[in-house]
Amino acid sequence: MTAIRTDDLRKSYGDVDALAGLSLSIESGELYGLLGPNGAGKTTAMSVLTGQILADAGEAAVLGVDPESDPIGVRERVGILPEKESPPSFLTPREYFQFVGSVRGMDDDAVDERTETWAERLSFAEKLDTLSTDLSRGQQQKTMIAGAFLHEPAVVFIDEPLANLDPIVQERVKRFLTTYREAGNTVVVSTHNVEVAAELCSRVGIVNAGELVAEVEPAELDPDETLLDVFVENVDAGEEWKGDE
Ligand SMILES: Nc1ncnc2c1ncn2[C@@H]1O[C@H](COP(=O)(O)OP(=O)(O)OP(=O)(O)O)[C@@H](O)[C@H]1O
Repeated sequence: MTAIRTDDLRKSYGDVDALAGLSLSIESGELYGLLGPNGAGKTTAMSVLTGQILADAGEAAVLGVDPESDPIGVRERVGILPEKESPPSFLTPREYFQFVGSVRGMDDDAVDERTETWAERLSFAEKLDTLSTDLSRGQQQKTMIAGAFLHEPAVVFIDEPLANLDPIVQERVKRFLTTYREAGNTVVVSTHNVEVAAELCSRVGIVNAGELVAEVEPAELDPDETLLDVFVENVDAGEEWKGDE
């Protein structure tokens, strides 16, 4: 079943074409990587798909729901981990999860149980009752990750999920994501990190200048080819910098 589809999606900011005809098709159960250079349009695509901004043209659907005509319907069905956001500074992680749980219609027992599971999974049980303003950047990131998955949505959009996490927790998040996808859920990961995309994703869409320029199944690459090779071949990095030579 197709979980996410975009067809010729376009979005401009003044004379910048953030999305210049992006067409994607992502099946249920994929851990799909959106890989692209800075400014490629990855965040814009995720924002359109999660009903946070409107496209200028083109079509999109998440689990069959159009994020333009029914943004609330989409947000009810998905989890979101935005790149730059932190949990509210005036809430503890436990209170943030209660807030997320109430918005997502979860019962209190389920919220309590998953709070404990996530605190153990990401090793931050001792911080559950600390105000978010007093958490480290990594502890805030752990809180945001847990918040995105708390209601176990069938589709989750995550932007640079491993940012600020130590290597042990990174491994746990990677293992969780793989298990989550194997259970039939769909995860879209936006990243610049080619190694993470190659290791984690079942399929990677390389986005450049608002368009899909290549799609790769990392497991199917020839032994003498890397995802970085495909990325470099398909992404125009502008004029070559020769100043440090
Ligand atoms: N609100 C905005 N106003 C003006 N320009 C914007 C706005 N949001 C994005 N852009 C521009 O649209 C283009 C795509 O931005 P976007 O954030 O989607 O890229 P990205 O692939 O997520 O980049 P990065 O990897 O650097 O986070 C960029 O050129 C950016 O400057």
